[in-house]
Amino acid sequence: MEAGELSTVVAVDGPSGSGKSSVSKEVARRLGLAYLDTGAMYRAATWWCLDQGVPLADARAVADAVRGLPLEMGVDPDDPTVRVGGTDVTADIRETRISAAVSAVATNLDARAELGRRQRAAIDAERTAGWSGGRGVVAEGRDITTVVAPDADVRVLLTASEEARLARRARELHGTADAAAVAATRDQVVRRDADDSTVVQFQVAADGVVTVDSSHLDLPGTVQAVLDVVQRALAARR
Ligand SMILES: Nc1ncnc2c1ncn2[C@@H]1O[C@H](COP(=O)(O)OP(=O)(O)O)[C@@H](O)[C@H]1O
Ligand SMILES: Nc1ccn([C@H]2C[C@H](O)[C@@H](COP(=O)(O)OP(=O)(O)O)O2)c(=O)n1
Repeated sequence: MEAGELSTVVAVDGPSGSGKSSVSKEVARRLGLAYLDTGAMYRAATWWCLDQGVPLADARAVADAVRGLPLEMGVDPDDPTVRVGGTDVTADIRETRISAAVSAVATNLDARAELGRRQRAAIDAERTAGWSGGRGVVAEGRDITTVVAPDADVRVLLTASEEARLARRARELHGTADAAAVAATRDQVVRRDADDSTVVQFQVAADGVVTVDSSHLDLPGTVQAVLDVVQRALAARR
């Protein structure tokens, strides 16, 4: 980084299937920033609890397990990785058994406090050094604009209609968005967002957070819309 150049922190929140991961990854690539997938941290914590035989209904046991979670996040947007206790779980944490169970960790307030601390530390590391060499980070999740990094330089709420989000997830998981595929996807999108909404507000933009509605945009169009928000915010900062 050039001397005197500012680092950039971009925070992106939104519901399941709004495009947070794919859009944030591409925005990070284009801007040379690190990419932090905070949802993957909740998924990794869930994988760890299941691996260790921790009963997800026991809130105290879950919180203890999360405090001891041996987690390493790889923040290269070209190859984001998740390792737990040295095991690469990047693919395993996307399995349906994790998607179905992750809200037990996401609704545990002690687990949230612990993962929030680690997320803030990862973001702070990228502001000064880290993988990006101090250029900064795009961090995405449900409470990044509001709780984890409310002081981010750019804050975006990425939304899309429930219909669009269900169709995208169905295509991703089943290769089609026909009625059966959408029905099979509903638990992972609608039920999970309803459960998660009991502890975090990610359906309505907080003050100072810019909403990007991707319902009628394709992926490149959504990336461009977010890049435009970043450019405007950085121009205002200069
Ligand atoms: N604007 C968009 N238009 C069409 N498909 C999209 C768009 N944004 C994302 N997708 C696709 O929808 C799926 C879910 O996107 P993802 O980035 O995983 O969302 P999230 O991280 O918010 O759950 C992926 O298959 C992705 O390629
Ligand atoms: N900052 C965050 C990020 C994710 N979560 C929760 C919400 C989800 O149920 C899980 C997994 O998040 P993830 O972004 O991977 O979920 P999607 O499948 O992309 O919708 O973690 C959260 O509570 N707070």
